[in-house]
Amino acid sequence: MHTAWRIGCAQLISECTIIKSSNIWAGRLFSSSSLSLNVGSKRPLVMEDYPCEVIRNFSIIAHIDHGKSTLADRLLELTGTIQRKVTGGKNEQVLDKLKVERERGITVKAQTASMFHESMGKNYLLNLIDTPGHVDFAWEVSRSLAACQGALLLVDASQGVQAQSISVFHNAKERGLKIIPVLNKIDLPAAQPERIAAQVQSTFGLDPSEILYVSAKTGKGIEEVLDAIIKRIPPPVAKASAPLRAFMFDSFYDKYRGVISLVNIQDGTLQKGDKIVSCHTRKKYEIMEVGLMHPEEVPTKSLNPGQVGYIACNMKQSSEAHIGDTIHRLGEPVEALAGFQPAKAMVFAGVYPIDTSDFPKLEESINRLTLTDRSVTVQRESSSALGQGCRLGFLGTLHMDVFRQRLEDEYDANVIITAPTVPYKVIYRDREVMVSNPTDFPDIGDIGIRVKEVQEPVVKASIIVPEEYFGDMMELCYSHRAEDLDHRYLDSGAASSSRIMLNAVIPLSEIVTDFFDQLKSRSSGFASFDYEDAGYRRSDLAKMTFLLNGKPVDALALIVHRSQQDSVGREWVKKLHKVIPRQLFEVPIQAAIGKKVIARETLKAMRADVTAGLYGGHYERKMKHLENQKEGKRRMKKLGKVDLPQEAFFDILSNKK
Ligand SMILES: Nc1nc2c(ncn2[C@@H]2O[C@H](COP(=O)(O)OP(=O)(O)OP(=O)(O)O)[C@@H](O)[C@H]2O)c(=O)[nH]1
Repeated sequence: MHTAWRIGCAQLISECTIIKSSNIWAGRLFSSSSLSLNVGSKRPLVMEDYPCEVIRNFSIIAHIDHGKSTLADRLLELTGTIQRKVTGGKNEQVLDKLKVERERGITVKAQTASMFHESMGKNYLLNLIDTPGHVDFAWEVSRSLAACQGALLLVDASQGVQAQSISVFHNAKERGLKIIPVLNKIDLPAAQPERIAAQVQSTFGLDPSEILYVSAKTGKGIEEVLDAIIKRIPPPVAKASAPLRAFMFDSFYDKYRGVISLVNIQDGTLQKGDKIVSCHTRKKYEIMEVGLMHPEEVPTKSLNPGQVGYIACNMKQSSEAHIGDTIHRLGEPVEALAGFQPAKAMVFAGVYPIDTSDFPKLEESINRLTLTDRSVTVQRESSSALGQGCRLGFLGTLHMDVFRQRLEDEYDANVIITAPTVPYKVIYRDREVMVSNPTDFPDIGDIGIRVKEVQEPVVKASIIVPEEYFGDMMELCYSHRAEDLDHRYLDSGAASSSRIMLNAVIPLSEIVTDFFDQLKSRSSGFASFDYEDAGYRRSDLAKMTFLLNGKPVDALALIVHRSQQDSVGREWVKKLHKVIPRQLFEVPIQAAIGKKVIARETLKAMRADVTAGLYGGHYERKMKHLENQKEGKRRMKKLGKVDLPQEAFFDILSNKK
């Protein structure tokens, strides 16, 4: 993540004035190290001044776009942690940092920031853990919540409760967090605070008198949010005298110092020079630096019980930092804190360079990027059509798109990404194999003989939609092989435009393609959607291969449900027919399941010399055309006798329509 952001943020921070929010912080911040122990007031930051009772560890949870990052920025401003930065009349966000995050307006990586706030004569240390808002990143939300005692549940007062508001609420509730409901965007003319408050009450069973009404955009009501954090969220419970126990909930890679981990001190204290051990790997490290994220790193002398901050130790590989790991002092072993499930790749795709000789550069870029996003899995693979490449595993399709965009933005890599697949479980008579590459999927003739059965991952999907779109949503679900459908009304006894929550079990492979786009277009953008893992189900699946002139092209193989094989086969051969250039001979394009051809198109032959009979003797024009033809040849792949430009794959695979 953070490399790109860090640079941006460091610049931003070095430009902004840190103003006094308690009697400790004042003066101009030139670099994080100048802040280390003494800022403005000439009084060092003493972490012992912040015992558990003045610490609040909290998170903001919400559906995508309901305003988490904007609210986080207002909190940072109000506490004097940052100054409002306005560019071209627009507020600049501080906690959203990656270029792709800014372009798409979504948060991909969680960020942590500590703030100081004076209330009723006491100085409080408020640790905000920002969470990403998209369903693919639910994993990041879970790990952030594990370091908190409370959460602000932010709901857009014009849109109301959405699918993810519900899933993040349950996630926080299960962890026993104190939840503060906050209705945001009350400045919007379309806001319906009373109606949405009733919805919050009926959906979450929260007391309406606890709801706060704010506008993160204008700053209205933000003071009340700070008060509620202090008054309603319990302080952490941690013992200074107990042996050190630190919970690692995030990590990032710094070019100079190696891995930096974010920790929550559950017991004991941590300071420079301490020797620590990871419960998970048993590896030993020495602490080089500890400090707070303010929101840039600010070194401190120690991190004390209940506090949240960063540690830099001599950890060189980001693979050594296990999220959910517990750290203890060397020679003082402790029981590991209950960690949580590691990220699970659910969508896989092959990534290849457009120009095959660029593979080493591509691989290096991928490796560098995975240092900052460890939820991506990487394995080398090769394809006879596309050459050397990598098979990457992502948390979801948005995650895949974000990764591709980062690869292109930050590393200038032009890539071909194969059609996404999900991990299938192939149960042979004597073993079980997970298959995430269609080429490894058993042939149809083996299923029922060597292979007992094939299972596919399914998810429990929730869709929230205004009543008038209910029929369309049911249809959408059925056309994507949904089962176990049920629904309920969200607004109790509401008059016009009630909203319905629809639940169904849907194969994951059905939602990694165009489900989300269709959901949005069929509901005019009103439906919201979330899903959670629901295990595996037996399924009637087959490998579809595509043949050009009778030769299979491995990079195009797909796994399809048998009920959809004819339509999928027809659609793909049509697409291929459109993008494959004509050859000197006729080329049959076929889709097959096993040996059975299920769809076919024929690409007509073209004439040998593209210039023959043309140009009426214009010699220069003729030469130029022949040159172009030669240049084209250079980038051609020979598949059997067929010449196929790498770009054709790009066209087929990137334009799925
Ligand atoms: N009118 C109005 N707009 C707001 C308010 N709060 C946020 N917005 C706008 O809503 C959009 C989404 O806000 P973000 O803060 O990026 O939302 P988010 O929840 O962080 O979104 P993710 O990062 O994707 O999780 C932005 O265009 C904000 O300017 C508000 O109180 N009033």
